[in-house]
Amino acid sequence: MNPVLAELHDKARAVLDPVHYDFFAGGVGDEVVLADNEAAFRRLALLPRVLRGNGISQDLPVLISPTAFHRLAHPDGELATARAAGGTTLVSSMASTVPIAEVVAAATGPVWFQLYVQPDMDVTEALVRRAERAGCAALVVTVDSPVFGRHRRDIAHGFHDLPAGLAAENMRDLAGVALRNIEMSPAVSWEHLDRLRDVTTLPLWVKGVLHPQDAVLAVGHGVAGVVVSNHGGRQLDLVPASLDALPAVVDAVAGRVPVVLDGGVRSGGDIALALALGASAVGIGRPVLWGLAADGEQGVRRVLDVLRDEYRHVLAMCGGELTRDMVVARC
Ligand SMILES: Cc1cc2nc3c(=O)[nH]c(=O)nc-3n(C[C@H](O)[C@H](O)[C@H](O)COP(=O)(O)O)c2cc1C
Ligand SMILES: CCCCC(=O)C(=O)O
Repeated sequence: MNPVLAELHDKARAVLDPVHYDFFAGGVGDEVVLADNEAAFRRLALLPRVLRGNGISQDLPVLISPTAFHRLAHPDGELATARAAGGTTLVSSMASTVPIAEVVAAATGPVWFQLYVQPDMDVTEALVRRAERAGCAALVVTVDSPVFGRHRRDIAHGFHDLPAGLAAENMRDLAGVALRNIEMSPAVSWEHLDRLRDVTTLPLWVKGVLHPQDAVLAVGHGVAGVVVSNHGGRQLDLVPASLDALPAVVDAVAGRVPVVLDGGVRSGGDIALALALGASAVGIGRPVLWGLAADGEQGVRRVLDVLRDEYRHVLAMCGGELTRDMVVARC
């Protein structure tokens, strides 16, 4: 892991309530997938190309992945994250502790809205309207959560509710209910995605695809992009590391839409490996939370700055282009 990210993680752990630290850090079950997401990057090596004369790209192919409840990490919560994002796309969680309109107002770059389709489609549609009115540029539908993952750390702490004063603000005043709970439903299907397609012209992404056939179905249902993700090891502790699931999805999608990877990205080198395997960009989850908890807006800015700096350096070392033939197993 990049040392700046390690330092921010250590500071976050020191300042956070241990219950909240465990909510952010933890995974599902034995946390096999949580560990494997990072370990998968260590199993691969890159063969740089030389003498390509490509110069150095200024782009940072990174999005901020949606994570819930930023005000548990810092009093400014999602406002600090949004201010720190700069030109980086912020995928704002439906479970944010600041309403989406305020998140977008605080951001200077694009904000996308992450959505759990609610079984009551009127509620879902009202959330979509909220995101549209706020000025979100895309909807990211999380599809890996037919039920909540069982997080043993949270169960051990009895952590089930936000502390007094904090709420999932996007769920306020929907369909005559003061504050709705976010529901996850195994009844959600591709039909719901089609319904969303009918109610909004925003680009629709799906997040949490691992099976290549689902990626093909997603393209068939008109998505703008696919996020290969296992929810940071928080849903099913039997799945592969995100990075290991990436190549088959990239092959199945065959360039028809962009494929983003998240899970375990902790350095510029990790970004380079994911791009070499065909990702268009990566999403960053926990490192943003560690920056936020450690130092608010400044901390999140440092996370993005250090990843940008490191990624550019690695890319220059590799000749400015990343392709799958450059990836080999580390034996
Ligand atoms: C504390 C926490 C909360 C999360 N909340 C959400 C969420 O509200 N919606 C969602 O789609 N994914 C959520 N995720 C998953 C992230 O979007 C992302 O897939 C994952 O964190 C990426 O892995 P990483 O943390 O190793 O970078 C959450 C992850 C964490 C750690
Ligand atoms: C209703 C909040 C869901 C948050 C989430 O997705 C996670 O903690 O992984």
